[in-house]
Amino acid sequence: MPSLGRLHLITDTREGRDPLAVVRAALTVAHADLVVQVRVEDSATDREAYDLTRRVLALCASYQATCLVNDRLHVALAVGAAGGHVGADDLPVAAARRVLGPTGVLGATARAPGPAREAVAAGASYLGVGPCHTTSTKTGLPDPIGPAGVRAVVDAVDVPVIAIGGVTAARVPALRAAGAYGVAVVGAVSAAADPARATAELIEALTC
Ligand SMILES: Cc1ncc(COP(=O)(O)OP(=O)(O)O)c(N)n1
Ligand SMILES: Cc1nc(C(=O)O)sc1CCOP(=O)(O)O
Ligand SMILES: [Mg+2]
Repeated sequence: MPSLGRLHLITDTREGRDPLAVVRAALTVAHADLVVQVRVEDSATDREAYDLTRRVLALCASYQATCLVNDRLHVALAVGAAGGHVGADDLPVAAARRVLGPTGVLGATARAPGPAREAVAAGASYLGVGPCHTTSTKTGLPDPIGPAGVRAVVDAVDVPVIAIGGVTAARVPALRAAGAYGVAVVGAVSAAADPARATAELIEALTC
């Protein structure tokens, strides 16, 4: 399996957003270092998810970047994406691994060491760990775990930990110091006035 990119851009498909323009801008800067996770609203149809993912995958292919699909693993398989990401409301990790097969990239959400160990034992290839900080992108999350919470998970597992939730370039150094392999962002790029520049700042922070 090729090494995992350190910057994960999760699409923002809420009303008024332009996810393809944001992905295009980020790819022009991050190239193969970028992982794009296609995340659609729960209300989106499978056809909408499929159409968006096909277009994102085509953009990613031009830069040898990795495309993953959130929740809907059948969409990932249908388009030929590299894999997917599951959390507590999705397929269990072991079932997701069976769906994706032994070589698919499989991310799992874990917020504490115990569930993190279980997810890895069940076949997760990386963990999304958070929320690290307060986020306005998703509601209903537990309190932020901060860099210390990330460190606790990093110390418990031997797969890459991707920190998520309120991540900005300024917050990357503390997360990296806590052992995070990389970060996942929505707002830091999608809500930026200049998504390409925001991507460059995140890449710079991740490579320092
Ligand atoms: C990298 C990464 N980490 C965590 C999540 C959250 O996944 P999940 O808990 O399944 O929540 P939804 O994104 O499905 O609302 C993620 N998507 N990516
Ligand atoms: C989709 C998602 N999952 C989270 C989790 O902690 O599981 S936080 C999050 C949203 C992250 O968006 P932003 O970078 O704008 O804070
Ligand atoms: Mg999910």
